[in-house]
Amino acid sequence: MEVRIEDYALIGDEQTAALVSRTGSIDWLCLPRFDSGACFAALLGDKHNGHWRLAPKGAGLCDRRAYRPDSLVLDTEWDTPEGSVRVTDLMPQRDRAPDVVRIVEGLSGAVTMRGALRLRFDYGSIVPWMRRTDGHRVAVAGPDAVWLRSEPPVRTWGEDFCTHSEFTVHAGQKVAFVLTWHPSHEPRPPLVDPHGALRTSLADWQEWAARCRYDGPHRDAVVRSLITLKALTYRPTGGIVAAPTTSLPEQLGGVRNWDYRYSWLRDSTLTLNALLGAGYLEEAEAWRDWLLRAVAGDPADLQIMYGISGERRLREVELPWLSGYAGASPVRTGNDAVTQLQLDVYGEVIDSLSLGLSAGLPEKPHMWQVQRALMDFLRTAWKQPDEGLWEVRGGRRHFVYSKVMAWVAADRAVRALEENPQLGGDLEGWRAMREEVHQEVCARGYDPKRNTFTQFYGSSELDASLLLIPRVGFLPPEDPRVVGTVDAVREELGHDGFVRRYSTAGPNVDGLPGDEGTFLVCSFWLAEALHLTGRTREARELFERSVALANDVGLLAEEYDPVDGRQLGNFPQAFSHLGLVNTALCLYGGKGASPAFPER
Ligand SMILES: OC[C@H]1O[C@H](O[C@H]2O[C@H](CO)[C@@H](O)[C@H](O)[C@H]2O)[C@H](O)[C@@H](O)[C@@H]1O
Repeated sequence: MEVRIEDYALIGDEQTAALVSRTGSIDWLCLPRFDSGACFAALLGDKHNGHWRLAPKGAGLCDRRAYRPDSLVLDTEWDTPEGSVRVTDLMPQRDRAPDVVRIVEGLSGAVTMRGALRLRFDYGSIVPWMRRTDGHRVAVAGPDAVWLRSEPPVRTWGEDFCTHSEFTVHAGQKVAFVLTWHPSHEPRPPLVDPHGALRTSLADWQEWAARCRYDGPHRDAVVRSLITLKALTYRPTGGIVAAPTTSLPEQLGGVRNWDYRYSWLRDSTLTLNALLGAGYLEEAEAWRDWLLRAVAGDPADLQIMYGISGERRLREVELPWLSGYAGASPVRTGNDAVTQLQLDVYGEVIDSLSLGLSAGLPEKPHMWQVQRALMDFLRTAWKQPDEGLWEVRGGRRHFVYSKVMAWVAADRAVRALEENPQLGGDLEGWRAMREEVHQEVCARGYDPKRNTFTQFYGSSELDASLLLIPRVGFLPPEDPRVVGTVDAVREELGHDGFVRRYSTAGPNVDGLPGDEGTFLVCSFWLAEALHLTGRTREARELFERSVALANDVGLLAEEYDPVDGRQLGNFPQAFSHLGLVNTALCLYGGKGASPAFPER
């Protein structure tokens, strides 16, 4: 049975995450961190690459599923001729070791359940040794050990390199499973009480969600997005992954399959803006501290992305034993975009540091030093062509959005220095740079015949990132060039109202074969741009249509294919969810919520 990307739901413990399908199967789980090898990789291959299914005997897709309100605790339910049953999935906050808790609960009648656990370490490639100790099943291979136990104990047997179980639950009866990972050279960590873990997890998530300051329309979707962004945060360091998956394809059967289990400065700064806008200062501060540690050193060495603890080497490799999601290969880990020059990142980082301060984050000793160093580098670097925010692999260009963001960097640095001259810096030099960038973009990045900014200097193509020009304050929304650009992007990159990030039909700017879907964050950007340019009714319509693309549990992948009506790309993706939050804040505000971007 083909499982669509939107058939998955997310559970996690803010150090790693798992995807659970509507068939009751966990098909993706990396242990112990987001970027570790997966022990369940059926998502990118088949069941022999590892999965853990718990479902009524002979059942297919569930009849319903939902998160418990304002939490990351998932309930999946089936109605069978014998009765109804629920499986509750969660990953409790980690004490020493990561656990997956699955509680089976009889709702009516007496339902026969089947369990199948295939552990395959190192991305579905290693079949571990299984043994039985103290009534628990233990799997060991190389550095990894995994324990499975149940309360009450259920009979399990091994067959076909799989741990099977079969048991019956009556109405009101519960059977809880706990799967625990630890380094194989260490003793087993203390046992987790599954029912206590459920209570604590629910209370923690609900307490966190209650702190959301947004109370406008679509609050549920906004809170679900914020919970998802929080779940993508690696709690020990504050690093934020762009998504918990690798290689979910941007085109079914295509090669645009990338590893997103790293912390991009762009995605993370925009996530920080969303968290700040909704009132989550603590998380924003944790990420800012991560940033200051990660970028320490020579600004010329600034990377556009890092590992979740600030690691710098993320070499891209292919995993040929995995056939890919629905056959989309290669499956990759690591990401060669790490070595790219993407000039927009400097503007995003400097902007988010200044936004953090105005939102009330305490100042840190090295913050201004970092910004000065970044500005010193950008003073000359902004003139170079780069790979741009879409991380093209077809060679460097003078991307207009990159230059606009270089202007943002200079603008925020100038403003900071004007307000606090004691900080020290080259005020006149930065002012001159800001002016020079502005003039150059308006002269070389704007096509007066078509009244639109363009993808790169001299290009006749467009780019959805141009929709951000009014948002970042490069030009006021009422400027005819801005209105012309918004209209042109809507016209040329629109598909059924949703927006592609750029055209793949013209010159091969991204250097990749094939096509892709509409890019969800770009549809949110268009909604914002329509609102800023005075078309609020259309903006709200588009926002509502975009929110409606979320799956039954409120999750969004990176892209949407309007032809097949399917989600595409890594899932769930921070970019899409932060787009939803920032656009809701922009369109509806909400009592107490601060704007995602301050007034310029
Ligand atoms: O499409 C080609 C590129 O796709 C990925 O980049 C995209 O995801 C990033 C993380 O969310 C985002 O920051 C970027 O703007 C997107 O284009 C991939 O990571 C790249 O390696 C690939 O070249």
